[in-house]
Amino acid sequence: MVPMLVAVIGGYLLGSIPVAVLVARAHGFDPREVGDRNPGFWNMRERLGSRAAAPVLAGDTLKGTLAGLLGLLAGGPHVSWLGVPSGPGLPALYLAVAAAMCGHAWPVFARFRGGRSVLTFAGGFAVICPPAFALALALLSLAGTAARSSAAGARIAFFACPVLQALFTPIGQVAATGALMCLIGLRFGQAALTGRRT
Ligand SMILES: O=P(O)(O)OC[C@H](O)CO
Repeated sequence: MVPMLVAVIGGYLLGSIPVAVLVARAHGFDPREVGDRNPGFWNMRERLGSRAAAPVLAGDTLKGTLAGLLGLLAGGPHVSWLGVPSGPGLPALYLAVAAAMCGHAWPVFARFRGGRSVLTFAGGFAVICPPAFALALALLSLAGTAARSSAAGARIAFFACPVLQALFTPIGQVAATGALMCLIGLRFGQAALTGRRT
């Protein structure tokens, strides 16, 4: 019980760090009031350019990675082939990443107005299945180059995550990753309903 609480509370607090809001505040605006109104990397990049928005890319991704590592440590750090977590610690790992994604979406430190949790998911996925994450990064680069669009590359890599994970883990873990991705779908749906451009 205690490991689960550590994973959920720690993950949520990490995810709640409003990186885009903090970076944007330093530039004198609130990302939730400009562009597509999403406090995430893409909106920040459109407003500030890649270099100034890079801390958002790094920070939002790192939140998911740290939450995943926290969950892994709390639940029992069993890793198998190629560093893929396994065994009784898996629920704490997935709960920690889910909690971080909820923190990013509904941050306690930013009046519960957060983003879609794409990058926080990506950072957590790096812990959930490191080799699949590496392949997804390679796919992002290749598809982005082929399509001449980093956005297209990112979308293809995102949807490939569970497929790539299936090469390394049992299907139950792939389904758990799919459940995490559903939260992102929910956030896109909410944004569409409230009139945010997606
Ligand atoms: O899901 P977020 O809030 O990390 O933001 C998404 C990025 O802007 C890329 O879509």
